[in-house]
Amino acid sequence: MKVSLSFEKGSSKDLSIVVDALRASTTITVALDKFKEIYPAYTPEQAIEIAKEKNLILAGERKGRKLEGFELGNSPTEIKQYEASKDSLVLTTSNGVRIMENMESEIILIGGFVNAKACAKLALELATEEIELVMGGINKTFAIEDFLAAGEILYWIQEELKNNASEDRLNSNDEDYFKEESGISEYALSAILASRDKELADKICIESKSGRRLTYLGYKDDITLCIKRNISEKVGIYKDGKIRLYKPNK
Ligand SMILES: O=C(O)[C@H](CS(=O)(=O)O)OP(=O)(O)O
Ligand SMILES: [Mg+2]
Repeated sequence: MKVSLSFEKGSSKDLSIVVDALRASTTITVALDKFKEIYPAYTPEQAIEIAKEKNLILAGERKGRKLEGFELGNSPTEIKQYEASKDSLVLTTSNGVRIMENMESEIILIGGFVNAKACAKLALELATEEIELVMGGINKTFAIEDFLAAGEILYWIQEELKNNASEDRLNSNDEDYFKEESGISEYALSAILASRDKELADKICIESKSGRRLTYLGYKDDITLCIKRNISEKVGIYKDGKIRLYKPNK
């Protein structure tokens, strides 16, 4: 299994995981506790159109602020307290949802700190040859909180691979092994390393550009929720234009 990490644009045709810790991945994971389906929209105008056409709750932000005239912003804590009058939502966000537009992989999962282990396990279950984690970033530049959340998901992927790999495969030095495009990329390994000191990782997320902006806007509670590890077993899967909770075919 090839396991890679990318920023903003993915290339895997197999399975991708959208990683946007502050806050889109968390918002989507939390919202799927309350809503049956979430329609991603790539611009505010598109979100308004879809909401009207399909009679959905309208949610979205730009620069962290709830959009004018929208029912909800991109706040997982607000969504947790929201009394849903309809069973589906359309969501547009500056980074995490926006990057989904150009992803071509067969399967797209939504992952963050809150569902890292569940997302890792599901990715290994559903992928056939490649798992690519794609970080949302902020304003089209690298966002350290997404790197750390990707590291958390990749840690659980690595653990699962270790448990399944035979001993000799792990210690293999034969030429073919190095030639083969397999295993965890060194970029992905760096994210695992960076994410291992939880206290330091939390501090960095809070003090990140996104973290500082969200604190300024009064969303400190969102950050506290977004950096909780593995509080949900649920994973959103994007298919046929909407995100739903993954349910194994019974
Ligand atoms: O709404 C958010 O938290 C961010 C925008 S910002 O980082 O607060 O400016 O959008 P997301 O798409 O969740 O990264
Ligand atoms: Mg973000």
